[in-house]
Amino acid sequence: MEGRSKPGSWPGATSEGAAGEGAVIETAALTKRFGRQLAVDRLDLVVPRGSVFGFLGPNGSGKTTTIRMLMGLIEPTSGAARVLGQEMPRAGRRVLPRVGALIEGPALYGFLSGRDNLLRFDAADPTADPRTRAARVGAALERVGLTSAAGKKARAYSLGMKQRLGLAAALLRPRELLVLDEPTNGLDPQGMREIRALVRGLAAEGTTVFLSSHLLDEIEQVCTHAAVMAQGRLLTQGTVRELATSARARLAVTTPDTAEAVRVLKEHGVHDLTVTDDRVTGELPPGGPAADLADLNAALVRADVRVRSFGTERASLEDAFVALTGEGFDVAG
Ligand SMILES: Nc1ncnc2c1ncn2[C@@H]1O[C@H](COP(=O)(O)OP(=O)(O)OP(=O)(O)O)[C@@H](O)[C@H]1O
Repeated sequence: MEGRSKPGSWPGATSEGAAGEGAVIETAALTKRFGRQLAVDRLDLVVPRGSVFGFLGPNGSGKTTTIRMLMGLIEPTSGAARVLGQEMPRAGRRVLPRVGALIEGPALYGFLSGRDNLLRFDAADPTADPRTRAARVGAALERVGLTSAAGKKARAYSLGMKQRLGLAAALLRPRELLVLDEPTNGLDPQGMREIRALVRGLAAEGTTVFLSSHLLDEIEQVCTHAAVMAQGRLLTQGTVRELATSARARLAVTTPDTAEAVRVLKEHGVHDLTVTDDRVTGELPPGGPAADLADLNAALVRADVRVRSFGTERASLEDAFVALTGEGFDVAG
């Protein structure tokens, strides 16, 4: 699960040379320094083909800098990156037409309609056949659900509509890989749902999607795989299921007698106890969980703690993150 390897070597490298056959993105000790600031620190990332890969980390953890290196927008200070099997930024001209990217919001002309924006994007692509342009743009608008708003000026679009128009621009030609930097940032819940549904649809068609986010639940909802960044460093990567189960399940007790419950649970080795309203949660001691739970419940009842509910919660990605970093996740960023 852990993506570390010898600095400068490909994480999945074999004696035959090429790393991770099924990987669409691979980096080896990828590093970016801005003056004294180490923005990305020896990153070894492997993004499997066909995955929806969540690149997770709080603001400032190096996600955008990594994406900009992957897309050949900035040069790494050291280390290497391969996208679709080719070295970046060297192979950019060959690789980038196969990659759709939405980085830091789409560049739209507000005075043009959604449709005219897409016509312009399409016209800027020298390989796009002008005879089929209108059909391509129509299909892209349909795809992101903007057909009925296609004639409206882009400046009148909501943020979610602008993001969808940006995605439509990225989807004017078939792509093997989509790279989306915080695609739901600033969107309302409805806008978020729309983007997530689109991402799922694209993944179902076989497009690999690499998306950055600082929202744990977003990653849990749409991603198959994830990597967790903090302060420029990769903490872990793997399937979302692996990451979530790597964190131990927590005990949760609902009771009006929270103080007494905390005392009893502490005595029985439950640690990291937190109380929110009438809910006490804590980390179970290592050992046979089934027997422990029955004993714990009996101990609470003996101490006259009135228990409304008692059980374990599935560990979330957030628990995994807290366990990895020893700190909470700053979702407000
Ligand atoms: N052009 C730059 N010059 C100097 N420092 C930079 C530059 N770009 C990024 N940094 C610094 O590098 C670190 C990582 O930034 P980066 O934008 O990659 O993080 P991020 O995880 O994408 O966060 P955010 O979600 O806020 O964009 C930050 O400390 C940032 O201040």
